[in-house]
Amino acid sequence: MSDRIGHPTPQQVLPSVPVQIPAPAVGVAVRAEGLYKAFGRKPLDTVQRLRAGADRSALPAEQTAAVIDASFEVKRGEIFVVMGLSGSGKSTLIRMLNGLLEPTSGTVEVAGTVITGLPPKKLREVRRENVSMVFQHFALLPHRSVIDNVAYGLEVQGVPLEERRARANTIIGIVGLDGWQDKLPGQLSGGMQQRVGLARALAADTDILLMDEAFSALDPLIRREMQEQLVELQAELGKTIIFITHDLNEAMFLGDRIAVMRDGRIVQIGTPEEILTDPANDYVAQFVQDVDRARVLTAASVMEPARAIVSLSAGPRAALRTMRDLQTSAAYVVGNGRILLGVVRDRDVIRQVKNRETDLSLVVRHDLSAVNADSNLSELVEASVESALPLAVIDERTRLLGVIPRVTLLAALGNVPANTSEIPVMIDPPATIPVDVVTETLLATGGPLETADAELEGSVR
Ligand SMILES: Nc1ncnc2c1ncn2[C@@H]1O[C@H](COP(=O)(O)OP(=O)(O)OP(=O)(O)O)[C@@H](O)[C@H]1O
Repeated sequence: MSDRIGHPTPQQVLPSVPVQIPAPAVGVAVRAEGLYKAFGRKPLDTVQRLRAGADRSALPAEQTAAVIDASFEVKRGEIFVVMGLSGSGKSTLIRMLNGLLEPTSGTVEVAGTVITGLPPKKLREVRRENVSMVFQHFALLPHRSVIDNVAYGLEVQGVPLEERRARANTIIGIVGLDGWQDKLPGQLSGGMQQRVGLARALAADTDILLMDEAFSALDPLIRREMQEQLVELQAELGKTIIFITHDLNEAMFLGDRIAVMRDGRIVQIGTPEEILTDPANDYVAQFVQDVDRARVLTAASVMEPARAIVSLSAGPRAALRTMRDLQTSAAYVVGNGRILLGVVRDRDVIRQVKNRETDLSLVVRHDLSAVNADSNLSELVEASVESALPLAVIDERTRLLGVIPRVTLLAALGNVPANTSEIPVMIDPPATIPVDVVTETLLATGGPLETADAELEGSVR
């Protein structure tokens, strides 16, 4: 989303996209170390064969390797998505993370406690205190009202009626189900039932939520709504979420980081942008080919260094020289600390130079489109179409970080390089005044013809 700059105050340059402040990463919520899970005959032998380099497909028919050598850490407060096709080992992995399955080899640590090999009672305790599950098919109790479903976990824990109802009510409000407390699950749509599932998990007040294909049974529109709500909830509540999905777009939208699984192995762990822009192998590259890039890539990931920048204090002559050297009709104007103030046009500046004016601020225009570094590409299309200049990318302090020419945006959306060897691509608006006219004007109005760079030194760079 973009903002028209009406006045040169920092607030008004700020785009309406909220600046997301990442939750501070404090510690590790879940750690998996060398996890293997083999089913069928001689599981230990299976692990040994795999360790010795055997391929999963080369194992005897009665030996199945569901998870092979999985190691990763999930940080507190992050959404960690495990993504892979059916049979890649996601469910087996998540079951080892919450202690429902004992690994054949390797260890799982939850909130600082190694749960592998823990006696069942102790394991239940760690789980109750730290981990809640949200399932694909909601798993609600059909004859209990919404509020009693949400409060069920608290009831099992022996929390008194008043208190558990109060807590359940608060959570029901958070997931947007106010007014539905007394309905039965069967009276609710699928999306609402999954909100109840989510509310039940949240009511348990554990730090870690495990969500196994939690939105896969929902209609596409509801599913997207739930994804958006989950991201909001996470930002609000700071939960650690481990989310399993076979849907890459869902993984890309939700995940702070994604583990991509194939045939039991984790083949890449990275942020959505890393996976999209730097796939670890051909498999991942093929996989991400059809991803909705507009929803994943951010302005910061595709922007280019701004070339046509002038410092307000450098004045009109420097601005004109910069535009002449770059053969552009406009330049961004920045103040101290690279704060974006607006844009100047060559016609206005050459008039100033002819009149020997020295205050560039008199011709700074504020009608440029500035976008937040965190904005998704989908939010930039409209602004880019409307803007004659490349979009300016700014941070939360309105510092100019870079620019996105329209061609760059289109190339990023289409996953093709922005530069071709044969066709030179013009990224700045072409000059409207011939170079020799500018040069003559600069000469006629006196002063040395040094490059603009020298004047910019220190104030911009
Ligand atoms: N209890 C079991 N006994 C034997 N093999 C199993 C068992 N559970 C899973 N497997 C096998 O392990 C492999 C991984 O299965 P898993 O269910 O973990 O994959 P998944 O990625 O979750 O797939 P899906 O999305 O279809 O659930 C598969 O080949 C599966 O057949």
